[in-house]
Amino acid sequence: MKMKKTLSQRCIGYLTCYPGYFAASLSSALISVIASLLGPFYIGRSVDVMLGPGMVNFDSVLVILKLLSVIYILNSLFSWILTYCTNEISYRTANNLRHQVFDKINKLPISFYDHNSHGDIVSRFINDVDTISDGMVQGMANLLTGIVTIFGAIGFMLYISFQMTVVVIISAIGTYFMARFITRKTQSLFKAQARYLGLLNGYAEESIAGQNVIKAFTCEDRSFDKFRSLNQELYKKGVRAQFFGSLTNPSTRLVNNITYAIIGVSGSVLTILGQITVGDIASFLIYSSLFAKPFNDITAVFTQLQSAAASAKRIFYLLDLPAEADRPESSSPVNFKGHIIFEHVSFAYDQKRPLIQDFNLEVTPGKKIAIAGHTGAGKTTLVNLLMRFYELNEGRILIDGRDITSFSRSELRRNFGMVLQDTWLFAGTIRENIAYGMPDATDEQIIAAATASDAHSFIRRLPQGYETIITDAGGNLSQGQKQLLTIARVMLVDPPILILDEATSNIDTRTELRIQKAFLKMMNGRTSFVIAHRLSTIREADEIIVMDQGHVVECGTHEELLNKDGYYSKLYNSQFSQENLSI
Ligand SMILES: Nc1ncnc2c1ncn2[C@@H]1O[C@H](COP(=O)(O)OP(=O)(O)OP(=O)(O)O)[C@@H](O)[C@H]1O
Repeated sequence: MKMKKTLSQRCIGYLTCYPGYFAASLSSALISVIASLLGPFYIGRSVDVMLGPGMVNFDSVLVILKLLSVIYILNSLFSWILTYCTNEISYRTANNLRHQVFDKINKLPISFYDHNSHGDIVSRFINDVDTISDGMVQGMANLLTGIVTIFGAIGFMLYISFQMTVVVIISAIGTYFMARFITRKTQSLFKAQARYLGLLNGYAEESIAGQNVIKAFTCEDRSFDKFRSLNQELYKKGVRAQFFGSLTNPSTRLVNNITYAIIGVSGSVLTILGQITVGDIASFLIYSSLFAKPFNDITAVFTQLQSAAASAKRIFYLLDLPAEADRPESSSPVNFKGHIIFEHVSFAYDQKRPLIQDFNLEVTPGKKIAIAGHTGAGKTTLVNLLMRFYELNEGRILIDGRDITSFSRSELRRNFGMVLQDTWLFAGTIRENIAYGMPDATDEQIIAAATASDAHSFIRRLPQGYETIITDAGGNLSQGQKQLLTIARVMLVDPPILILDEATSNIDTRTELRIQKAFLKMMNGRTSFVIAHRLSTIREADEIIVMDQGHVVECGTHEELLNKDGYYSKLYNSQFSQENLSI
């Protein structure tokens, strides 16, 4: 049975992903530490050969000086190699983690995004990854050199004086427990700090995206108050974490300084008794400081490691989420004709609140289906199910006689073209945005798609034409222009099935007519589902599905349904009778 790895095992696993750099870090750490430990020994010897006026052995001093030069050059050189290698590991680990997290984000089901704030996800793979790579790698390097220094220094100190070594070790144990007490306290505070950072990120992102709504409702003050309260919490948690974290160094230094004083006094006594030399005291003082330094560093590093551990937990949570299971792609391309059957389909986002129940529908290839209904009736949900953004609870959806779950999601989705109200354009040129679904499209194909969607004329008038850079998700284009571009994008891919969610607002009448024309042209000969907000679409549809609370309540052409004088007729009179009035 595969044992679950602990947090530290997983972190170490990332560090050892680069065996060359890892081995180089270990050996350079070892060499630089050994060099730093040899230095004080020879410093002590140099003191012993310079005992007073006229008592200086210059030959020995010269030899020792040469040795010390080599030792400290080696120390500096390998410290630099260590820093270089740990930086490499740090950046590569961050790169690797971001790669994995982004890959996972693309493989998570859409439902994940329903329950997690976007800002928090972003915070995980920007801030948390940085904290891990800095904290873990630098922390581990310090830990490593620290441990070697501690054991090496103990060896040299024991060689000089057993009694004084005992004093240093007792003081170190005291320092360790004191530091541990403080760092334990800070651990939970760092966790809370990371959590609030995520919340703040989420809120800031949400507020920036919704600036026009915030302003329209004059909610700037309320929005600011919420931001201030989250920011204040983050500040409090951060300050408390830093306060406790910052106690570690001064308190350990205090203990160390007391220890130096004891060494000074006891060393002098031992020298008078003839047990050690004056040079030994000099060496011992340096060793005790070398010995104490990693304790000071390690305690500071603990803080770094702990915040790295808190971030690692958040990252691993994301990485451990199960990816959406999928089938492998078929060997030959799948091209649908567009015959779609919903068979006893049931679905609920929340199992306690049933939504679509026993839904049945057959759509023959090339038919235009308008989906109408009050807000919340389940129109978008139907589309979500068709695209397999969510899985059915019961029943099945067949396309050309095959269950949609028998295709890989990409195979299925490649056969659909989707134009949503929420136009998604990315930072790049207009050409790149149109070619999103077919990156190797030729200029002719792109212009043909833009012409067919009636976008060509406005693109041509832009100073940079197809090379115009779209900034800020299309902030430099009108809503209608953005929609025409998304239609061109679908036109280029030329899929057999279409899903169109008509824009309800933000479009002037002329642009709307152009979009309508583009929609109609695109739907020609394709099985199309249109979430209808317009009278013209409703009239053009081969069949209108009227939904209410997840059920199809009526079905038929516009005339048939009006003649029935039922649900549709009421809906129509309240929503569609005034041309272009949106739902
Ligand atoms: N991701 C989701 N998680 C939970 N519930 C959801 C989710 N999306 C929609 N719902 C709920 O499912 C119901 C149907 O929503 P749906 O978006 O399908 O309605 P709609 O007919 O498309 O509405 P509209 O015309 O307003 O877009 C609503 O009650 C809605 O609150």
